[in-house]
Amino acid sequence: MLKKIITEKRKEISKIKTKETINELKDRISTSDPPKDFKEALNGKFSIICEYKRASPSTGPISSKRLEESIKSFENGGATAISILTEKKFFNGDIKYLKTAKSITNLPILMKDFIIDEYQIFQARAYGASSILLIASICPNLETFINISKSLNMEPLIECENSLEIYKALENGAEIIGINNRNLSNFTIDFNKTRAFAPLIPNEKILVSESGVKRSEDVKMLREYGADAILIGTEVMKSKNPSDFIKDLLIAGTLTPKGGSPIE
Ligand SMILES: O=C(O)c1ccccc1NCC(=O)[C@H](O)[C@H](O)COP(=O)(O)O
Repeated sequence: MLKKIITEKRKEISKIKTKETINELKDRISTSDPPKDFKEALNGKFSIICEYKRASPSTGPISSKRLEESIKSFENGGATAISILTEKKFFNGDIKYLKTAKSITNLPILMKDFIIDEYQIFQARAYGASSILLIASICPNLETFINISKSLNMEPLIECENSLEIYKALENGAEIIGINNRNLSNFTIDFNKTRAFAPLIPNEKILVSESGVKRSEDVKMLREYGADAILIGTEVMKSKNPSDFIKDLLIAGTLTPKGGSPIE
């Protein structure tokens, strides 16, 4: 699936680059406000990142809720940050959602996409993102991409699949590490991925456990494994009362002492 997504992404980027050049993006960035500090928002407490996710390869259509409605409910529930899936073909997202989100919320906004070209980092910032997701396994040059993101005042979230990727991310200055509980080939969810890799992430860094959270018990478990934050999309989008749902998850995460024992 990831291969298919990347093939489409390449085609999409080569088209977009001709419509809006990188220099045009840079011009827009030069006159824009600095983004919200994503790391600072997540630091020192248990946090929930809520994702605006309309569809996905693993679930199909998820929700047709409007962005504005979802963001308001995420805020009311106590979300620390908003993630927005901007990928079009497989997730029914849109880069323009970033702009709309920025105009209606003060929370940091994470651009969730499949970043394979430096152009996309500038695009994220120009459209209002405060952070980007870099998936280590598909990123052509992690060091450069992390540096560009930081130079634009966006602390990136680096998604790692194995210990080598975690070491590489840390070596290249990553402050926020994501462990995706979803296997991106067969879509199975396994929280043991968070449990296995949490000890490799030093205490002063932020560990975001991504995907598969359905209930408070899941949050409790991930917190016990060492998560500083969780990233939730499908269930919060499907929920009839997202604010109350988020509040319950937040209570579970906040009342559970952080476990895991990072290697010194
Ligand atoms: O969600 C998918 O089906 C998916 C398929 C292929 C690549 C990535 C995919 N998801 C990206 C994500 O990381 C999730 O959207 C995010 O962690 C939220 O997960 P969930 O709460 O399980 O919707």
